[in-house]
Amino acid sequence: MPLAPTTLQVTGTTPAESYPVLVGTGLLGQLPELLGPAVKKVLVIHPRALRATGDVVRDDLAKAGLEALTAEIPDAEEGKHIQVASFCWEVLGKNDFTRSDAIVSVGGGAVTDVAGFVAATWLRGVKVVHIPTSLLAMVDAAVGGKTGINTAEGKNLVGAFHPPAAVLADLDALATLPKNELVTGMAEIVKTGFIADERILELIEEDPQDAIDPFSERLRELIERTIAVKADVVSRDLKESGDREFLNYGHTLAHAIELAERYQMRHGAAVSIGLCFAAELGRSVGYTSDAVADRHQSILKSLGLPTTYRNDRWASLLDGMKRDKKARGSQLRFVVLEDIGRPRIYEVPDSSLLFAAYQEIGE
Ligand SMILES: NC(=O)c1ccc[n+]([C@@H]2O[C@H](COP(=O)([O-])OP(=O)(O)OC[C@H]3O[C@@H](n4cnc5c(N)ncnc54)[C@H](O)[C@@H]3O)[C@@H](O)[C@H]2O)c1
Ligand SMILES: O=C(O)C(=O)C[C@@H](O)[C@H](O)[C@H](O)COP(=O)(O)O
Ligand SMILES: [Zn+2]
Repeated sequence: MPLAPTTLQVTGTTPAESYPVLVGTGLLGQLPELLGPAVKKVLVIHPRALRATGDVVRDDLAKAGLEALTAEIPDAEEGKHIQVASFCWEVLGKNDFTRSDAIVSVGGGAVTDVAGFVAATWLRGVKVVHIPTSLLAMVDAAVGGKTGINTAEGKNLVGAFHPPAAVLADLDALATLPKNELVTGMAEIVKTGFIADERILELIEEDPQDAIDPFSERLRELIERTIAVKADVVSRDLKESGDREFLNYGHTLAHAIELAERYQMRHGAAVSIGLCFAAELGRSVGYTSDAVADRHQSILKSLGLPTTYRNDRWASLLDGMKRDKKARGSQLRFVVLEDIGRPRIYEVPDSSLLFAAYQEIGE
């Protein structure tokens, strides 16, 4: 029996920046209506691991009278590559996709990012609907309109802001999601708890195992709370000229680690380490209390997330962090916490402070 869906609304400054995020079960049938009557042709982009779901989505669209085809792309970060975008552009071109046609992404955050980027760039922008299938993509990547690919120099260095027309977070997908992917998705939920909603932290602390049970009411509440925070922030600041930077808490080091690991470490695992690093930085410069900083370690550990990192990579990590999008010229800027729910930007005066925080999380 499908559970009644919850609709969380992103309300941007224009209709094109406003869209619903549906959370529930048995939602896929709603896709044709969400695409709208003008759309006649759809490209469903999915990785091999989600071929069966991609085919179901395509067949449902065909039954609804649309011309639908699929494009299978490489899994995980291998999909966030210019050659993959180029392959999708080729499929769109060979099949005469026009501005009234659409793209549907089916997959984790890597797929929603690259499919969103393809939608942002094809004919300078066509409609996209995201069907996130990982926990991380449901609570974060599919919402907010950040799209992108990686380059040899770093994570998400090429992209565009391109809000979706709708997001269908069908919780049924979590049934096949490997445990490690559930755990790494929790890192963005914990991030959101620290920057905006302490109840998220309490819900996890009350029962960490229940929090990562894909069928628990607790996880559904965590998902909805996290999306609600993101929807609120991106409604006010789509292009990251203000509060949206707070959603990047923990990400400056995280992205540098992902690059150093050649994208073999999951984003959520790197974010977990990055959160601990940011907490140590905040503690050392007097913004973050010991209690709040220590809470990062304890909650992330309780979920099975990493909180430390090898101590012999400083030079390459510092180099990677210089390309963080929050940097301005040579000025590195970090999100730190004054308290739970009170993030702020800290302009780092001297990289020795960063090195000290790195030593605190060193293995
Ligand atoms: N645009 C944004 O605002 C935003 C926000 C957060 C993260 N991201 C990006 O999202 C990516 C991380 O997303 P992710 O953690 O979902 O990783 P991912 O997309 O690499 O997916 C992780 C793995 O889970 C598999 N998978 C996904 N759904 C599944 C399912 N239902 N059943 C079985 N397997 C499934 C995938 O095939 C993959 O192997 C990163 O590239 C990150 O930069 C973007
Ligand atoms: O939506 C945002 O804004 C975020 O920063 C959310 C992050 O979780 C996400 O990983 C995002 O893709 C990072 O963006 P980037 O601008 O640092 O590439
Ligand atoms: Zn992230």
